Amino acid sequence: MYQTVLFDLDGTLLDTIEDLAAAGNHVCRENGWPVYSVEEFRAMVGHGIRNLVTQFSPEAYRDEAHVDGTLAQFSAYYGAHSMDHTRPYSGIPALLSRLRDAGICLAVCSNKADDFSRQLIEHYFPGRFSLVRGKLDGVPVKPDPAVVSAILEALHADPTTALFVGDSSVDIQTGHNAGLAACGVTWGFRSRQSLIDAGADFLSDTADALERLILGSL
Ligand SMILES: O=C(O)COP(=O)(O)O
Repeated sequence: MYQTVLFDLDGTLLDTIEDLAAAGNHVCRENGWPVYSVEEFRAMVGHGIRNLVTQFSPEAYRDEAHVDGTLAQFSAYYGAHSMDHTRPYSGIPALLSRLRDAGICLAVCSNKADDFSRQLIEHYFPGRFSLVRGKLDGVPVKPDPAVVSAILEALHADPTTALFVGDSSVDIQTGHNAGLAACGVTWGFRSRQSLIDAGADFLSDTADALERLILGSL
């Protein structure tokens, strides 16, 4: 039985891509830079917002000082528009309620900035998570396992009965780097094959299948 489940946020719990793309293109337009399609943004997300901003910035604007400024522009817009189009994936709110009712401890582990992660989780899934941890200054991003270890410690959770759930190879690697089993979900931003290639221990195509996996060994 899994006692603790750590969820990735973007592409796993919430479909955030429209709002991330809108914020990115808003910044690109403000700066007179080329814009990108939603699909192009989908490929850029996953390594934190600083990395996203660096990727959509033209080559000449990728130094630290420019990225600091662009990150501030992005964050100002995204902070005001992060819920315009963002929605939970099908079946996720009910899944989270049932897992909580079954006594399973739930946490979020995201590369999204910590304040944005908390705002979104509080808005879409109030009261479902025991702990939400996004990217904090000075803490390395996933797949570094430091954030997972910090979450497990704060929850007094046993890693041998914890599962990491995410939509990208970064999430699978993060789980494995921290010594956890890792389940890839196929409804998110990355392909099924990329999750297989990353060595996912399990794959789930639906929230129901994920529920069976988590509760199945009860
Ligand atoms: O902001 C990102 O890069 C992605 O965040 P995630 O870790 O929730 O997928």
